[in-house]
Amino acid sequence: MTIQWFPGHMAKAKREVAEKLKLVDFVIELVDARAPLSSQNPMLHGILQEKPKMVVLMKKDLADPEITEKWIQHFKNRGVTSVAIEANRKQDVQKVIQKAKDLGKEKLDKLRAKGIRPRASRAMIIGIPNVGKSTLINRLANKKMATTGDKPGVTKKQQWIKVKKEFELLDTPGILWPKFEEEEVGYRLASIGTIKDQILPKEDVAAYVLDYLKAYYPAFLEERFGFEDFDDMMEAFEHIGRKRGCLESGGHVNFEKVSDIILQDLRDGKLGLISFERPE
Ligand SMILES: Nc1nc2c(ncn2[C@@H]2O[C@H](COP(=O)(O)OP(=O)(O)OP(=O)(O)O)[C@@H](O)[C@H]2O)c(=O)[nH]1
Repeated sequence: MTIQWFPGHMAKAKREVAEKLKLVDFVIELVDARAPLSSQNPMLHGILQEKPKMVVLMKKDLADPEITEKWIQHFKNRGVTSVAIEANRKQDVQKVIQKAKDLGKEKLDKLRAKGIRPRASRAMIIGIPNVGKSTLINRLANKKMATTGDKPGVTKKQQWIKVKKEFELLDTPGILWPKFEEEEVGYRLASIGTIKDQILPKEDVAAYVLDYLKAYYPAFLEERFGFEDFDDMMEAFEHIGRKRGCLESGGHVNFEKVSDIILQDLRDGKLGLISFERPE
Protein backbone atom coordinates (compact mmCIF):
# COMPACT_ATOMS: atom_id res chain seq x y z
CA MET A 1 0.00 0.00 0.00
CA THR A 2 1.42 3.35 -0.98
CA ILE A 3 -0.68 6.40 -0.41
CA GLN A 4 0.34 9.19 -2.72
CA TRP A 5 -0.44 12.75 -1.79
CA PHE A 6 -0.90 15.20 -4.64
CA PRO A 7 2.63 15.72 -5.94
CA GLY A 8 1.92 19.38 -6.71
CA HIS A 9 0.90 20.08 -3.09
CA MET A 10 3.91 18.23 -1.77
CA ALA A 11 6.30 20.16 -3.99
CA LYS A 12 4.72 23.47 -2.98
CA ALA A 13 4.88 22.62 0.73
CA LYS A 14 8.52 21.62 0.39
CA ARG A 15 9.35 24.88 -1.43
CA GLU A 16 7.59 26.94 1.22
CA VAL A 17 9.37 25.20 4.05
CA ALA A 18 12.73 25.55 2.29
CA GLU A 19 12.05 29.28 1.81
CA LYS A 20 11.14 29.85 5.46
CA LEU A 21 14.10 27.82 6.61
CA LYS A 22 16.40 30.52 5.26
CA LEU A 23 15.02 32.86 7.91
CA VAL A 24 15.65 30.74 10.97
CA ASP A 25 18.58 29.53 13.02
CA PHE A 26 17.01 26.24 14.02
CA VAL A 27 13.92 24.10 13.64
CA ILE A 28 11.43 22.72 16.15
CA GLU A 29 10.09 19.53 14.66
CA LEU A 30 6.82 18.27 16.13
CA VAL A 31 6.02 14.58 16.13
CA ASP A 32 3.32 12.56 17.82
CA ALA A 33 4.56 10.89 21.02
CA ARG A 34 2.49 7.80 20.18
CA ALA A 35 4.38 7.20 16.93
CA PRO A 36 7.41 9.48 16.82
CA LEU A 37 9.10 8.06 13.73
CA SER A 38 6.01 7.36 11.68
CA SER A 39 4.86 10.95 12.27
CA GLN A 40 8.15 12.43 11.13
CA ASN A 41 8.51 13.70 7.62
CA PRO A 42 11.36 12.01 5.79
CA MET A 43 11.69 14.97 3.40
CA LEU A 44 12.72 17.28 6.22
CA HIS A 45 16.07 15.64 6.58
CA GLY A 46 16.97 16.57 3.00
CA ILE A 47 15.99 20.24 3.21
CA LEU A 48 17.23 20.89 6.73
CA GLN A 49 20.88 20.82 5.68
CA GLU A 50 23.03 22.21 8.47
CA LYS A 51 20.27 23.71 10.61
CA PRO A 52 20.07 22.31 14.10
CA LYS A 53 16.74 20.90 15.17
CA MET A 54 15.00 19.79 18.30
CA VAL A 55 12.17 17.28 18.38
CA VAL A 56 9.03 17.87 20.44
CA LEU A 57 6.96 14.76 21.12
CA MET A 58 3.42 16.15 21.30
CA LYS A 59 0.38 14.64 23.04
CA LYS A 60 2.41 12.81 25.66
CA ASP A 61 -0.79 12.72 27.75
CA LEU A 62 -2.12 10.08 25.33
CA ALA A 63 1.09 8.04 25.01
CA ASP A 64 2.51 5.24 27.15
CA PRO A 65 4.89 7.08 29.54
CA GLU A 66 7.37 4.21 29.68
CA ILE A 67 7.71 4.11 25.90
CA THR A 68 7.95 7.89 25.71
CA GLU A 69 10.94 7.75 28.07
CA LYS A 70 12.56 5.25 25.72
CA TRP A 71 11.98 7.55 22.77
CA ILE A 72 13.64 10.45 24.56
CA GLN A 73 16.62 8.18 25.17
CA HIS A 74 16.53 7.06 21.53
CA PHE A 75 16.83 10.66 20.31
CA LYS A 76 19.50 11.43 22.89
CA ASN A 77 21.57 8.48 21.70
CA ARG A 78 21.46 10.00 18.24
CA GLY A 79 22.53 13.42 19.47
CA VAL A 80 19.09 14.99 18.95
CA THR A 81 17.58 17.19 21.64
CA SER A 82 14.02 16.12 22.39
CA VAL A 83 11.27 16.78 24.89
CA ALA A 84 7.83 15.23 25.38
CA ILE A 85 4.97 17.57 26.21
CA GLU A 86 1.28 18.01 26.78
CA ALA A 87 0.50 21.34 25.16
CA ASN A 88 -1.87 22.44 27.92
CA ARG A 89 0.71 22.11 30.68
CA LYS A 90 2.57 25.33 31.29
CA GLN A 91 5.60 23.53 32.75
CA ASP A 92 5.89 21.48 29.58
CA VAL A 93 5.77 24.54 27.36
CA GLN A 94 8.49 26.08 29.56
CA LYS A 95 10.65 23.05 28.83
CA VAL A 96 10.34 23.70 25.11
CA ILE A 97 11.36 27.31 25.67
CA GLN A 98 14.38 26.30 27.74
CA LYS A 99 15.58 23.76 25.18
CA ALA A 100 15.05 26.25 22.37
CA LYS A 101 17.06 28.88 24.24
CA ASP A 102 19.89 26.37 24.69
CA LEU A 103 19.83 25.47 21.02
CA GLY A 104 19.83 29.12 19.94
CA LYS A 105 22.59 30.08 22.35
CA GLU A 106 25.27 28.42 20.27
CA LYS A 107 24.45 30.62 17.31
CA LEU A 108 24.35 33.76 19.45
CA ASP A 109 27.69 32.91 21.03
CA LYS A 110 29.23 32.67 17.57
CA LEU A 111 27.89 36.11 16.68
CA ARG A 112 29.24 37.50 19.93
CA ALA A 113 32.65 35.98 19.26
CA LYS A 114 32.71 37.82 15.92
CA GLY A 115 31.96 41.05 17.72
CA ILE A 116 28.42 41.22 16.29
CA ARG A 117 25.77 42.44 18.66
CA PRO A 118 23.70 39.34 19.42
CA ARG A 119 20.10 39.30 18.31
CA ALA A 120 17.35 36.93 19.34
CA SER A 121 17.70 33.44 17.86
CA ARG A 122 14.97 32.50 15.39
CA ALA A 123 13.12 29.25 15.00
CA MET A 124 10.20 27.75 13.13
CA ILE A 125 7.86 24.90 13.91
CA ILE A 126 7.52 22.10 11.38
CA GLY A 127 5.31 19.04 11.43
CA ILE A 128 2.73 16.90 9.69
CA PRO A 129 -0.98 17.83 9.80
CA ASN A 130 -2.81 17.57 13.13
CA VAL A 131 0.33 17.06 15.19
CA GLY A 132 -0.33 20.17 17.29
CA LYS A 133 1.57 22.95 15.51
CA SER A 134 -0.99 25.73 15.94
CA THR A 135 -1.63 24.73 19.53
CA LEU A 136 2.03 24.96 20.46
CA ILE A 137 2.53 28.23 18.57
CA ASN A 138 -0.38 29.72 20.51
CA ARG A 139 0.98 28.48 23.83
CA LEU A 140 4.42 29.85 23.05
CA ALA A 141 3.01 33.13 21.77
CA ASN A 142 1.11 33.83 24.93
CA LYS A 143 -0.20 36.87 23.06
CA LYS A 144 3.24 38.43 22.71
CA MET A 145 3.41 39.00 18.97
CA ALA A 146 6.23 41.05 17.57
CA THR A 147 6.26 42.25 14.01
CA THR A 148 9.61 42.83 12.44
CA GLY A 149 10.52 44.08 9.01
CA ASP A 150 10.88 42.20 5.77
CA LYS A 151 13.48 39.48 5.70
CA PRO A 152 15.57 38.69 2.66
CA GLY A 153 14.30 35.85 0.55
CA VAL A 154 10.60 36.43 1.04
CA THR A 155 8.30 38.94 -0.47
CA LYS A 156 5.67 38.40 2.18
CA LYS A 157 6.17 40.01 5.51
CA GLN A 158 6.84 37.41 8.16
CA GLN A 159 5.44 37.80 11.62
CA TRP A 160 7.71 36.90 14.48
CA ILE A 161 6.52 35.93 17.90
CA LYS A 162 8.78 37.14 20.65
CA VAL A 163 8.74 34.19 23.02
CA LYS A 164 11.62 35.44 25.15
CA LYS A 165 14.05 38.29 24.76
CA GLU A 166 16.52 35.88 23.20
CA PHE A 167 14.14 33.65 21.21
CA GLU A 168 11.70 34.43 18.40
CA LEU A 169 9.38 32.11 16.54
CA LEU A 170 7.94 32.37 13.04
CA ASP A 171 4.19 32.71 13.47
CA THR A 172 3.25 30.24 10.74
CA PRO A 173 4.41 26.63 10.84
CA GLY A 174 5.87 24.56 8.05
CA ILE A 175 3.59 21.71 7.05
CA LEU A 176 5.01 18.56 5.57
CA TRP A 177 3.05 15.43 4.83
CA PRO A 178 3.81 12.05 6.28
CA LYS A 179 5.04 9.50 3.85
CA PHE A 180 4.27 5.88 4.21
CA GLU A 181 5.47 3.19 1.99
CA GLU A 182 5.15 0.65 4.76
CA GLU A 183 1.68 -0.55 5.56
CA GLU A 184 2.31 -0.44 9.30
CA VAL A 185 3.12 3.27 9.19
CA GLY A 186 -0.23 3.96 7.55
CA TYR A 187 -2.09 2.06 10.23
CA ARG A 188 -0.20 3.79 13.02
CA LEU A 189 -1.03 7.20 11.57
CA ALA A 190 -4.66 6.21 11.07
CA SER A 191 -4.87 4.94 14.66
CA ILE A 192 -3.62 8.20 16.12
CA GLY A 193 -5.96 10.15 13.86
CA THR A 194 -3.44 11.78 11.52
CA ILE A 195 -4.90 10.16 8.45
CA LYS A 196 -8.57 10.68 8.01
CA ASP A 197 -10.84 7.68 8.26
CA GLN A 198 -11.73 7.87 4.57
CA ILE A 199 -8.23 6.89 3.47
CA LEU A 200 -7.92 3.51 5.15
CA PRO A 201 -11.04 1.44 5.79
CA LYS A 202 -12.26 2.19 9.31
CA GLU A 203 -12.87 -1.47 10.11
CA ASP A 204 -9.32 -2.37 9.13
CA VAL A 205 -7.94 0.35 11.38
CA ALA A 206 -10.13 -0.77 14.30
CA ALA A 207 -8.99 -4.37 13.76
CA TYR A 208 -5.38 -3.18 13.71
CA VAL A 209 -5.96 -1.43 17.06
CA LEU A 210 -7.47 -4.55 18.64
CA ASP A 211 -4.60 -6.71 17.39
CA TYR A 212 -2.11 -4.20 18.71
CA LEU A 213 -3.78 -4.09 22.12
CA LYS A 214 -3.84 -7.86 22.23
CA ALA A 215 -0.08 -7.95 21.60
CA TYR A 216 1.03 -5.06 23.81
CA TYR A 217 -1.76 -3.95 26.14
CA PRO A 218 -3.98 -6.98 26.92
CA ALA A 219 -4.92 -5.56 30.32
CA PHE A 220 -6.49 -2.52 28.59
CA LEU A 221 -8.57 -4.84 26.42
CA GLU A 222 -9.77 -6.66 29.50
CA GLU A 223 -10.58 -3.48 31.34
CA ARG A 224 -12.54 -1.81 28.55
CA PHE A 225 -14.11 -4.72 26.70
CA GLY A 226 -13.99 -7.63 29.13
CA PHE A 227 -11.63 -9.96 27.27
CA GLU A 228 -7.89 -10.15 27.17
CA ASP A 229 -7.31 -12.42 24.28
CA PHE A 230 -9.12 -13.52 21.14
CA ASP A 231 -8.40 -15.86 18.28
CA ASP A 232 -10.88 -14.55 15.81
CA MET A 233 -11.27 -10.87 14.93
CA MET A 234 -14.91 -11.32 14.01
CA GLU A 235 -15.65 -12.80 17.42
CA ALA A 236 -13.89 -9.90 19.09
CA PHE A 237 -16.03 -7.42 17.12
CA GLU A 238 -19.18 -9.43 17.93
CA HIS A 239 -18.31 -9.40 21.61
CA ILE A 240 -17.76 -5.64 21.72
CA GLY A 241 -20.87 -5.05 19.61
CA ARG A 242 -23.11 -6.99 21.98
CA LYS A 243 -21.55 -5.41 25.05
CA ARG A 244 -21.93 -1.90 23.70
CA GLY A 245 -25.33 -2.30 22.07
CA CYS A 246 -24.37 -2.11 18.40
CA LEU A 247 -27.16 -4.39 17.24
CA GLU A 248 -29.27 -4.19 14.14
CA SER A 249 -32.71 -5.68 13.68
CA GLY A 250 -32.38 -9.44 13.70
CA GLY A 251 -29.75 -9.20 16.40
CA HIS A 252 -26.82 -8.81 14.03
CA VAL A 253 -23.88 -6.78 15.19
CA ASN A 254 -23.20 -3.64 13.17
CA PHE A 255 -19.45 -3.84 12.54
CA GLU A 256 -19.19 -0.29 11.39
CA LYS A 257 -20.57 0.95 14.70
CA VAL A 258 -18.17 -1.31 16.58
CA SER A 259 -15.28 0.21 14.59
CA ASP A 260 -16.48 3.70 15.51
CA ILE A 261 -16.60 2.75 19.19
CA ILE A 262 -13.09 1.29 19.19
CA LEU A 263 -11.60 4.31 17.41
CA GLN A 264 -13.54 6.83 19.46
CA ASP A 265 -12.55 5.14 22.73
CA LEU A 266 -8.95 5.16 21.57
CA ARG A 267 -8.97 8.83 20.57
CA ASP A 268 -10.69 9.84 23.80
CA GLY A 269 -7.95 8.07 25.74
CA LYS A 270 -10.49 5.64 27.21
CA LEU A 271 -8.51 2.56 26.21
CA GLY A 272 -5.52 3.75 28.21
CA LEU A 273 -2.22 5.39 27.39
CA ILE A 274 -1.03 3.67 24.26
CA SER A 275 2.05 4.09 22.11
CA PHE A 276 1.87 2.58 18.66
CA GLU A 277 5.57 2.61 17.92
CA ARG A 278 8.50 1.45 20.02
CA PRO A 279 12.17 2.26 19.60
CA GLU A 280 14.28 -0.73 18.59
N1 LIG B 1 -4.22 15.40 24.04
C1 LIG B 1 -3.54 16.36 23.42
N2 LIG B 1 -4.06 16.97 22.34
C2 LIG B 1 -3.33 17.94 21.74
C3 LIG B 1 -2.05 18.32 22.20
N3 LIG B 1 -1.59 19.27 21.37
C4 LIG B 1 -2.53 19.48 20.44
N4 LIG B 1 -3.59 18.68 20.65
C5 LIG B 1 -4.82 18.56 19.86
O1 LIG B 1 -4.49 18.07 18.56
C6 LIG B 1 -5.40 18.60 17.59
C7 LIG B 1 -4.61 19.21 16.45
O2 LIG B 1 -3.94 20.35 16.94
P1 LIG B 1 -3.52 21.57 15.98
O3 LIG B 1 -2.72 22.52 16.80
O4 LIG B 1 -4.71 22.08 15.24
O5 LIG B 1 -2.58 20.80 14.95
P2 LIG B 1 -1.83 21.36 13.65
O6 LIG B 1 -0.56 20.61 13.56
O7 LIG B 1 -1.74 22.84 13.69
O8 LIG B 1 -2.84 20.86 12.52
P3 LIG B 1 -2.99 21.30 10.99
O9 LIG B 1 -3.57 22.69 11.00
O10 LIG B 1 -3.91 20.26 10.44
O11 LIG B 1 -1.65 21.24 10.32
C8 LIG B 1 -6.27 19.59 18.33
O12 LIG B 1 -7.49 18.97 18.65
C9 LIG B 1 -5.48 19.91 19.60
O13 LIG B 1 -6.30 20.27 20.67
C10 LIG B 1 -1.52 17.66 23.37
O14 LIG B 1 -0.39 17.90 23.83
N5 LIG B 1 -2.31 16.69 23.93
